[in-house]
Amino acid sequence: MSLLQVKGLGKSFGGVRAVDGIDFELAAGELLALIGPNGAGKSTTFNMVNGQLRCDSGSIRLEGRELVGLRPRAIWRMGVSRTFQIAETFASLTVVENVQMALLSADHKLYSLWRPAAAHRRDDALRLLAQVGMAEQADRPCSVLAYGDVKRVELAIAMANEPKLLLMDEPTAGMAPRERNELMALTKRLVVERGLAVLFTEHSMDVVFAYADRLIVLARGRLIAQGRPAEIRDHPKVQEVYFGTGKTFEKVAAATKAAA
Ligand SMILES: Nc1ncnc2c1ncn2[C@@H]1O[C@H](COP(=O)(O)OP(=O)(O)OP(=O)(O)O)[C@@H](O)[C@H]1O
Repeated sequence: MSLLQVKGLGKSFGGVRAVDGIDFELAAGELLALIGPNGAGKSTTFNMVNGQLRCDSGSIRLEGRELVGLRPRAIWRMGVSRTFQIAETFASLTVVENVQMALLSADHKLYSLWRPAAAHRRDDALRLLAQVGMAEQADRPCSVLAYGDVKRVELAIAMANEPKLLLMDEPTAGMAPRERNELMALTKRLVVERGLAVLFTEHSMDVVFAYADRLIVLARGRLIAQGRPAEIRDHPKVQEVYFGTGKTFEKVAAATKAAA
């Protein structure tokens, strides 16, 4: 059975059918890209999976358990974590303290304000930082880090509740090509080594084609195609949707074909 099963998922805003009855599945150890032109319904889908938005119809099951109707925090506790388009950390805290705050939260102790983060599970926080290559910078304040390193810390924070499913909203936005590849290679390693399932949205087609195991493609709220990168690259409906949008899909597809 797949880890995540989405069936008939729908959401309207006024007269706009933002997501129109989509079905997809995601297995443990799989990196699934959610792509589509602007306004296709990617963020709306994401926000429904982590409980920030309530769907109008359909179901979202994690290991067979229904997530629809649960609050974001309950969904997080069931093992669904998230990173954001613009990574944010507590700038005044050190790298390791940021991860310790996440561990406090995972341990239900965030509101024990008399318990300083610096005293909480430092070794575990350092282990999480080691996984993302940030252990050596553990005691630096987050405010002095390069953006690529902030993204790594964000990933360590997202791993603090030992998620089964990680949702990544445009993980490489605002990053230079080299940083992008490093972050995605790191993500791929977590997927392979920990059996993590990742669902990510991404505008950069080179990232999608290089790292996704599978893709789902939305256009105007409908799921128009799903499959392996090679299948999607040549899919006539996908070509049609991207044609003329100013995105680099055709160029990247041609380059990827030439390299194959
Ligand atoms: N809170 C909202 N209120 C009204 N309409 C919304 C709201 N959120 C999204 N929409 C509409 O729903 C549709 C899907 O939007 P969504 O943000 O999910 O697309 P997207 O694929 O994430 O786009 P982008 O790539 O630009 O981020 C769009 O037509 C959008 O204008």
